Amino acid sequence: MERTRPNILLTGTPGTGKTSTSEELAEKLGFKHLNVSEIVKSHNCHEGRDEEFDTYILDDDKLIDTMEPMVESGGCVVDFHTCDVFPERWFDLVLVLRANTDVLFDRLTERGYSDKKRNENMESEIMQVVVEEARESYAEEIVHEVQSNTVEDMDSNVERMVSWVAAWQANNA
Ligand SMILES: Nc1ncnc2c1ncn2[C@@H]1O[C@H](COP(=O)(O)OP(=O)(O)OP(=O)(O)O)[C@@H](O)[C@H]1O
Repeated sequence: MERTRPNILLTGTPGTGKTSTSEELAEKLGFKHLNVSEIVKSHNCHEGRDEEFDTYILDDDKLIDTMEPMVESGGCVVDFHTCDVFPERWFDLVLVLRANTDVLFDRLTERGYSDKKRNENMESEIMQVVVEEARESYAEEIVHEVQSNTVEDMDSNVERMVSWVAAWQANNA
């Protein structure tokens, strides 16, 4: 698949700031922001709810078929809390957002998560589950882990990605 603009995946534990960062980045770049949780719901890419974990049971094949035409020409910022469902070839850069446990605790509490759901997500962040998943699923050189604790972190992450996209486009012109 030849792309004239890259695709970027922003992943990380819920509450690390994927959606906020993706929105800012997509606006700055004039890229499409694909919020995968929204696509799963709006295109019914699931097989119902997992009540124990309070999430949707993903229909991976349907999700990939639904998203393929959206990403094929590039220029997408894709935002999802897990990253091993997507084909490796879709992405040119994978950013894993990280947050300190006290910061994440406050964000998930503010969101009204149950104690169980908040604890599961905190544990996942502490155990670096998404980082490891990203490293197992994509080439080492395209995976970057960045802090997302403050607004300054977010602005700096966006600036770095804007510079990275400019370099990518110069190299792929
Ligand atoms: N770098 C940051 N600095 C300060 N606040 C932030 C930062 N990133 C996110 N937030 C705040 O934390 C909350 C969660 O952010 P956001 O919804 O972007 O996370 P998310 O990773 O997309 O979560 P989910 O996976 O559940 O969609 C929001 O209230 C947002 O404003």
